[in-house]
Amino acid sequence: MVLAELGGSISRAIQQMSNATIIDEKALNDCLNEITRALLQSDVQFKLVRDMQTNIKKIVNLDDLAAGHNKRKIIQQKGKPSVVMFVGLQGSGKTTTCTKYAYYHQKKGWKPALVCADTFRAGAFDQLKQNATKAKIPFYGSYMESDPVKISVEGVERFKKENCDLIIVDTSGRHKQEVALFEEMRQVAEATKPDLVIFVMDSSIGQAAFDQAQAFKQSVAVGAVIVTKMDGHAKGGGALSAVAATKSPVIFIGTGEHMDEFEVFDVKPFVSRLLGMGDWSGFMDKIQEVVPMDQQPELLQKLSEGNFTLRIMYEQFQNLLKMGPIGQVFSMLPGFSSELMPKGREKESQAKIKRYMTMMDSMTNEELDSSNPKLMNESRIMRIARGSGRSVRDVMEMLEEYKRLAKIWSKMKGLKIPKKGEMSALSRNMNAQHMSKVLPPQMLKQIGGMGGLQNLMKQMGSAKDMMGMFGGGDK
Ligand SMILES: Nc1nc2c(ncn2[C@@H]2O[C@H](COP(=O)(O)OP(=O)(O)OP(=O)(O)O)[C@@H](O)[C@H]2O)c(=O)[nH]1
Repeated sequence: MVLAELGGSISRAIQQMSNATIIDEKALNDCLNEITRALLQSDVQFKLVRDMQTNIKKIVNLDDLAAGHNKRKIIQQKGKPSVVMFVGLQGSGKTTTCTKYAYYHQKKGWKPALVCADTFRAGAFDQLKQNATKAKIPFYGSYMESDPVKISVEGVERFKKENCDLIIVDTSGRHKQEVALFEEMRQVAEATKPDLVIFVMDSSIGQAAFDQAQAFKQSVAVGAVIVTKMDGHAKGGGALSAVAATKSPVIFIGTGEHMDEFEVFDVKPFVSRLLGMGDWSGFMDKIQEVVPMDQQPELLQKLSEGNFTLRIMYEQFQNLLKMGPIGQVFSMLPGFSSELMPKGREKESQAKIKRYMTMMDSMTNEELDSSNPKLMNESRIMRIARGSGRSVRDVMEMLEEYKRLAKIWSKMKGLKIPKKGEMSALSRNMNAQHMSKVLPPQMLKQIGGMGGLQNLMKQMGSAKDMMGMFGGGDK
């Protein structure tokens, strides 16, 4: 089969599936079988074809996708220009995010363009223009025209003609109550027929996220979420609500005002942040490497009882110092990384740990094995300082560090001890279990309780796979 024929066969197979009303296992299999046949006829190695089939099935896990998710989108072929419409509340960071999204894809080889259909906020066009110019991305908008539908249609048409393959439409910001603006958004969607609608939300909106996201979803077919301002203090728990309300994955997060402060969403650090911990799942996998085999069950047992004693801290310091380039290992242990050991200052941190250990050497067994902070009274602190030749301030600092770590590690309480090979499943369950404790009850209820949360986590975990053409995928 010559190349052109092969291309035709593949396109036909995809087209056939795209025409199917429901994309289910059968539709996907039919399509894959068709492609397989064409590839084999073109003398493509059997193993290669088989691997491709397996990989595609792995990526397109139909069962794992949320009910309302548009499966077609993931399977869609690349090549035709895609229109992506951004919606979100005023000030959510929508305009900034549009440019970041365009810039990100431009670097991946796409040819993006920006259309400013925000005629509501004075200055919106100027802002977009400025950002777009900086990133050398073509833009379209008007100071005179007040009809956002007209502008968006003109913009999309123009960029289609100019062969742009990712046309991004920025719409006016709005509040839930503003019926007129919602109507406007619906009209813009109707006129531009976007392939994807992205809901942009500020990470700090918290519990209000569910209602807001739902209101947007009810007006337009939101297919993905981007959470902004993750560089701030907010933990971003509202993202869970937005995912639940829109049944769409979070695809990116905004981490600053600059163009490149934009990251593909990754569930692990997100969950860790939500819980105020280090990378738990990484930690669960790494604990086997960091902690000597014979100490592992005991350590996990103690942590599951919620007793993070000074002795545990001492033993972990000991393990870590034995490990060689400790920076890497350190970053895996919750709470041990950035604060105790800033990047690039490993030597100083190592010295600090040794100092802490010297002070702990002057402690009694009772002190080391207690998890009662009140035990450390003034006379004990003075004795430890004298015994180790350090100042009272040093001892206090070490105890503060212990308290900080104890607080973080106390979240391990109730942890089920993993059997061999259960690490990642455990970390997933543990995440859901612990998350259910830190989330406000109202939010948990909206998400669908513990079961809903577990599903969400699974869904969020596979968000990377689901991004396809509109996410982080290379072109
Ligand atoms: N720190 C931080 N600031 C951000 C981020 N994303 C956007 N911003 C800032 O948030 C503010 C609002 O962003 P805009 O992009 O103007 O918001 P908008 O949603 O388009 O506003 P409207 O057009 O009024 O709807 C700006 O000052 C941005 O620089 C982010 O990820 N981190």
